[in-house]
Amino acid sequence: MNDYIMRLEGMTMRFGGLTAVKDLSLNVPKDSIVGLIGPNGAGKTTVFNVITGFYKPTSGKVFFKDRDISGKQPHEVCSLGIARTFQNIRLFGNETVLQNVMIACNVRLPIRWWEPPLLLPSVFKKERTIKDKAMDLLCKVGLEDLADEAATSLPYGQQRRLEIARALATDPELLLLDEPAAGMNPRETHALMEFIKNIRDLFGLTIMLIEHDMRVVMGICEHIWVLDYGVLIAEGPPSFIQSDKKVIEAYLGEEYARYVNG
Ligand SMILES: Nc1ncnc2c1ncn2[C@@H]1O[C@H](COP(=O)(O)OP(=O)(O)OP(=O)(O)O)[C@@H](O)[C@H]1O
Repeated sequence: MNDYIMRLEGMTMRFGGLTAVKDLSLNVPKDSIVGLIGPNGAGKTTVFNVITGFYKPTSGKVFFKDRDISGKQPHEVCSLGIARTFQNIRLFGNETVLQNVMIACNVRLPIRWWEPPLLLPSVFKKERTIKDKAMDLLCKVGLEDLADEAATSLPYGQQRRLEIARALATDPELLLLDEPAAGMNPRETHALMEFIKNIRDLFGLTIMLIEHDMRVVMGICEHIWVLDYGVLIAEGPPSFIQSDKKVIEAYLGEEYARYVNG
């Protein structure tokens, strides 16, 4: 196996007459934190939707650990080890913080519908294991004191953290974060950057994120791909991306370039 955990090979995604992503190829190194950036409508979330099986690519292939997973269903992709969060937080609103994580643990520790009515000791054991795993995850992400709170009563930054904890409960090797810093204040954003680096190290993950906040992208990503109208216009480390003329014109803007270059 090579050192790339995920690869896209000439991936194109069309919606009717609109080409949302065109002939995209990229290799994501294992254990890295990488970013996908570009203007609104550039095709970034579509890339995540293709990787996670929400969309079947019009053409091209998705490889995860050298296995072709193009067109697999979202639950299969999740079982294989790819988890994601969404641009708009999607928690189970009526459930507690702990229950939100416990539900996701079911991917690895399934309890069949017919098991609980039989009151089998094995079910209680499995439930205990799931609860312990969920609590352990909450401790690792610093939400253990809020375990019994309603998920949607949490402040915004902590809801995002819970969404990540829930994704981690599926034991992913690749975690896709769609605009994790959206709506956060500068203090929360700074904490989020440390958090993302910590969970990568703690869980031995590879993390790919879509983000408009350039402090986050340039601060933690080791490699960045830039899309514009579905086309890859640049890729490289942050230092290269922020001085690339095409990227400045299409996305970052002259003001950003002046700010970065002093
Ligand atoms: N299911 C769909 N059906 C039709 N068009 C779609 C669908 N999903 C995405 N698109 C279109 O594909 C293009 C890319 O959308 P996408 O959401 O991937 O962009 P994005 O880069 O994630 O944008 P943003 O930064 O605003 O989230 C847009 O023109 C969008 O309207």
